[in-house]
Amino acid sequence: MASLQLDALTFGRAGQALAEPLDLRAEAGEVWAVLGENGVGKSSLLLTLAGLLPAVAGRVCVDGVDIRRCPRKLLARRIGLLLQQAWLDFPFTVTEAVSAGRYAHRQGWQALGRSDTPFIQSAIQSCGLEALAEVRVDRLSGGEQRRVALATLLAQDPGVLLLDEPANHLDLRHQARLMAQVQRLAHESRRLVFMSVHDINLAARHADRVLLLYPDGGHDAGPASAMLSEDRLARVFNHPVERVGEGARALWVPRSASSS
Ligand SMILES: Nc1ncnc2c1ncn2[C@@H]1O[C@H](COP(=O)(O)OP(=O)(O)OP(=O)(O)O)[C@@H](O)[C@H]1O
Repeated sequence: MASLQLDALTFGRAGQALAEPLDLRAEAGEVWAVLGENGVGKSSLLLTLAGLLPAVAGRVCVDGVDIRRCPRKLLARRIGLLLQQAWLDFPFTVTEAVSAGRYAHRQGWQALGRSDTPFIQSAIQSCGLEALAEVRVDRLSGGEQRRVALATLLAQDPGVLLLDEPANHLDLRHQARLMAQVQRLAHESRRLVFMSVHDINLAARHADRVLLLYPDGGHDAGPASAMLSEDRLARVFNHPVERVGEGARALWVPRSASSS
């Protein structure tokens, strides 16, 4: 079962901590949302969890194994990252680009086999890319490229999916589709989804648990219902935030600057 464990993890850039040490355990079946203002370190945290940025201190374990001790190929089967910006400027077709996700499951550059096809087709279908399957990725729009990057991650089929602003560039229909996919991955396929989002409403509707990164380096983590409060969110965004409406129809909105 997929799991992520952060033991006194200090993440940062060039050896400089961006936040206080984090202790956290996230399990298969959960959707996590990370909320924080621009520059607080959400992308840096996700890169550190993926083993692409060295931790300043502490450690990250995936499925109980320290990621520094996990061979890259094995790590790619356990953990996958959707980067915030993924410019696809090479002359591959959508199907070829999505197929690249399967190399995590091959030795070296061993050719893909028949067993890879269902993963590739299902990923293309989940992201609504059937009509674009033979189109070159460098001729796609920003949102279409984003869906190709997501499909590549789905074809990779890791236990832990790290998604950096997954809804960026997506129109309303594809956002709704993506979030339904996120729910299915966690709740039906028992994956762990850990995503950074700017939209509090996406976190409120789709996350089971929330990590709040405060501008002063502090943090809070726990069930979404407990983490999403006006006080906490005002501290996160350094701006007053209000919950409007009740139950499933409630919406989080920023208070206008003049009333703050
Ligand atoms: N490649 C880099 N080299 C050095 N510092 C960087 C680099 N990328 C980001 N930073 C710095 O690290 C800090 C955290 O950036 P990061 O991108 O992790 O924040 P974020 O919370 O994801 O921001 P945003 O919401 O704007 O995407 C910022 O101060 C940023 O300037």
